[in-house]
Order: sequence, then structure tokens, then C-alpha cells
Amino acid sequence: MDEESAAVHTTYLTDLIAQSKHNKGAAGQLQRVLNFLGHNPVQKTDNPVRIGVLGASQVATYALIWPAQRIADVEVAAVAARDPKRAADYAKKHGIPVAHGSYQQLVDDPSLTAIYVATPNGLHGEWAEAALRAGKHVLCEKPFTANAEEARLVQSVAAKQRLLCREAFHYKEHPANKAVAQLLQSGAIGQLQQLAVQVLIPAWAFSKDDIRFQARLAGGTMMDAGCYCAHTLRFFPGCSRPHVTSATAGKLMDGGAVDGRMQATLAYPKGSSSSSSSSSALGAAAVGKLEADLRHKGLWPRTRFVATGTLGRVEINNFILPSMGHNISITRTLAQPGGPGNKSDCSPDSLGDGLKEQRHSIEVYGSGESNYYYQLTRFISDLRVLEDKQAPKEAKRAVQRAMDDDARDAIDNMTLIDSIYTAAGLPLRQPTHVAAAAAAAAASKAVK
Ligand SMILES: NC(=O)C1=CN([C@@H]2O[C@H](COP(=O)(O)OP(=O)(O)OC[C@H]3O[C@@H](n4cnc5c(N)ncnc54)[C@H](OP(=O)(O)O)[C@@H]3O)[C@@H](O)[C@H]2O)C=CC1
Ligand SMILES: O=C1OC[C@@H](O)[C@H](O)[C@H]1O
Repeated sequence: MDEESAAVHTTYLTDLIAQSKHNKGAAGQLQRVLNFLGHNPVQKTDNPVRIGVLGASQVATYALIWPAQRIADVEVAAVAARDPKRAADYAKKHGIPVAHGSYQQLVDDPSLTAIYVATPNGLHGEWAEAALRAGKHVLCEKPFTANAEEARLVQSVAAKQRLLCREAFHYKEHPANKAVAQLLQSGAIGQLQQLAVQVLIPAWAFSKDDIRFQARLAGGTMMDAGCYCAHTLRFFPGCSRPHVTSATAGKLMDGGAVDGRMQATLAYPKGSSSSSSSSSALGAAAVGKLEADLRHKGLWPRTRFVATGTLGRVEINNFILPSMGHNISITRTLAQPGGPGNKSDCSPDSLGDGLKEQRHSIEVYGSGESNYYYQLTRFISDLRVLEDKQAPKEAKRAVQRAMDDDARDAIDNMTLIDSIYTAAGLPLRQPTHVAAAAAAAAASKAVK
């Protein structure tokens, strides 16, 4: 690393380290937990964006309802469930003013500007598309759709309608993960050689009949824990389209179609970094490794990303929920003052030959809010710019770029997931309505 770029990284790191010092301690941790739970609701603006929840799901509580309590310009104005009573109970429990007894009613509700899709995976595409066709902006849970073909279809509708349609990859909105991406893409640890990610969720977390393990709902570990793995291996190094070199599915369920566990290795095509820094941070032979397991034997969830480069290593623990506590460890090999001739340094971090190892352990929390808060804040602010005819041109252009990125990112991630399933010898996931039609056709053929 030359002196100039070393100085730039050092300034950025010094900044992160200074922030990190403020963040440590039990009081900060407690505040972040309270923020996550939506404590201290803020006063709403006169005319907040009205968003509806499609699916009376668990995730909507912490990914939408709680963060919305702390954001002035958004109101969770309605919820829909397939069963009217379930919708009414959920609305009452969460203080949502309107309950709809069907998803179509929610999508057609003229008082709403946006819809949050929080159904099982196999229904994401169908309802995101219906919401877009009804003129609503969409925030859609991950994974975006059942497969890449469906992702392309939904994003083409969003483009025609000129509406936001964003996959809810909340983790990338958190400052800790942005810091890791910036460190890696700016060459802070030299040329990247190996990127490895693990998302291991203990078997006790989900029962065997959970939506995550049902083929007809586009379930599977690669779709769930694995979709984060695929995304991090693209987001952190700034490379949209790595190739799959091998994949192995294990702990098969639901007649062998659903993976309880998935492992895969990826290769990065030369010059494939989309980083805006002057030189690509990805080494020519860089390798990506992923391990996702929803039936893990461990007692606690483990989410971890490690990058190794020619000049060091960066690791982040708990990257999926960093606001609840995480750690970023950075080890860098730097030239010592005096250069290669300086072999006399006997300090513990001296590597000889004029090289020195520098280690840091930091935590980056920004304003101490959750991923979901940062995600919803950006979604609402982009929506406002898009809807405001008077918004400055530069702001409009930035949102258009974000929308193009949303579309590409969702399609590329689903393409990678499809390729991993194919390499592992498992069928691609199908939208639930497609799977149901195929099952009905097979049943009627069997009767004849
Ligand atoms: N971003 C994040 O951190 C997380 C994202 N997720 C994603 O959110 C989505 C929902 O997950 P989660 O909240 O855990 O799941 P839940 O089981 O809690 O909710 C799923 C909802 O889907 C609706 N649904 C529609 N059709 C069916 C069906 N055939 N079987 C079961 N439910 C159905 C149900 O709503 P109703 O009965 O009201 O119609 C149900 O409430 C998934 O896509 C998952 O990947 C999940 C957890 C965390
Ligand atoms: O989005 C998610 O994040 C955490 C996982 O435990 C869960 O299965 C998944 O849906």
C-alpha cells in the first residue's frame, strides 16, 4: 500500500475508532435495544406517508411497526391478513387503525401510498406486482421473489409504473456494514483474496413445519439465511455477479426439495468490482465461501463475515443485527517508518522486514438505531423525492440511480441463488401460484 492511500485509510479508521469509543458500554447497548423496540415514539408530521402491511407476520413488528414509531414521516396505516379476524387482532395489538380481510383489499386501499410485503417467499412476487399495478410503492421482504425470472418480471412492472420497489436487505443500511464495505472496497487490506460468510441458525429457532421449510412456499435455507450470504458476497466487495463454482445442499426436507443447509463457493470474474475507488479491490483469483444452516446444532445464532486480503483481514460478527451488538476486527500489515531496511524493531507487532501489524477492534452504531430504522428512513425519503414534482433535479437523479440499483441488485441476488440451487442439484424455487398450478395439473393427470 502506498503512503498516500495508507494515510487515507488511517484517517477513515481513526474516525471509526473515535466513534467506537463513544459506543461501547451498557448504557449505549440498552438505548439501542430500546430504539429497536420503538420506545419513545416521535410526533408524526401533518401528512405522513401511509404504508400498509401485507401479511400479519412476525417480521412486520420489528422491521416496520417498531421503527415507524420513531420516524415522523411514516404511519403504519393498515394491515391485511387472509383471515379478517386475524387482521383485526393484529391491528388491535399493534395500534394499526385499519384491518383488511384480504390482501387485495389492502392493495386497493386508495388511502395508502406504499405496501410492505411480509408473506412467505413464494408470495412475495405476486403481491409486490399487485401492489405496483395498484400504484403503490413497495418494500418487499427478502428474498425478493421465488427466482430470478420472477424478479425480472416484478422489476419490469416497477420500472413501467415508475415506483419504488426495494428488497428489504436491511443489514446493508446499518453504518457498521457500510464501514466494512468501504474498508474492503477502498483497499484497506489490499487486494481481496478470500471472502467467507456464515449464517448459522440453531434448529430450535424454527419448527419443521415453518414457512422456511415448505417447498410450495419457496422455502429453503438458501432462500432464508442463504440469501444474506449471497448478498454479502456481492455487497461487501462491491461485485454484483460472482460465479458459482460448487454448491452442496444438506439436511434435506420436504421430500428432498428443501435444503436445511447449503454450502457454496464462488469465483469473482476479473475486473468485476463495481467499487468507485480507482483500483479494483478484488484480486484476480478471489474466492467466496458461504455456509448457511437453519438446522444448526449450536445453541446460538452465528452470523459472521470475514475478508482476507494481501495486506490484512477484516471480520464482522453479528452483521445481520449489528445494532444489538457487533464487533469489527481489523488487522492490517503496514510498512514501518524506515521502510524495508528497518529490521531492528523488536516490538510485539513488528513482523520484521520493515512490516508492522496493526490491530483494531471497533463498533460502529451511527445514531444507535436499528437496521430497520435506517432502511425505512431511506425508503420514505426516496419515496418523498420521487413523488415531489418540485424536488431538485440532483435529488431526483440520485433516487433514479437508487431505483436502478434496487432492480439490478434484486435480480442479481436471485440469479446467484438460482445458480447455487442448480449447482447443488436442487430445483429452482417457484412462485406459490405456479407450484400450486403444477400440483393441480399433476393431480388431474394422475386421476385420468
Ligand atoms: N428482514 C428480516 O429481518 C426478516 C425477514 N423475514 C422474511 O419475512 C417473511 C415472513 O417471515 P415471518 O414473519 O418470519 O413469517 P410469519 O410466519 O410470521 O408470517 C408470514 C405471514 O405470511 C402470511 N401467509 C400467507 N400465506 C401463507 C401460508 N400459506 N402459510 C403461512 N403464512 C402465510 C401469514 O399472514 P396472514 O395469515 O396474516 O395472511 C403470515 O403471518 C419471509 O419472507 C422471511 O424471509 C423473516 C424474518 C426476518
Ligand atoms: O431474515 C432473517 O434473519 C434471521 C434469520 O434467523 C431468519 O430466518 C430470517 O428470516
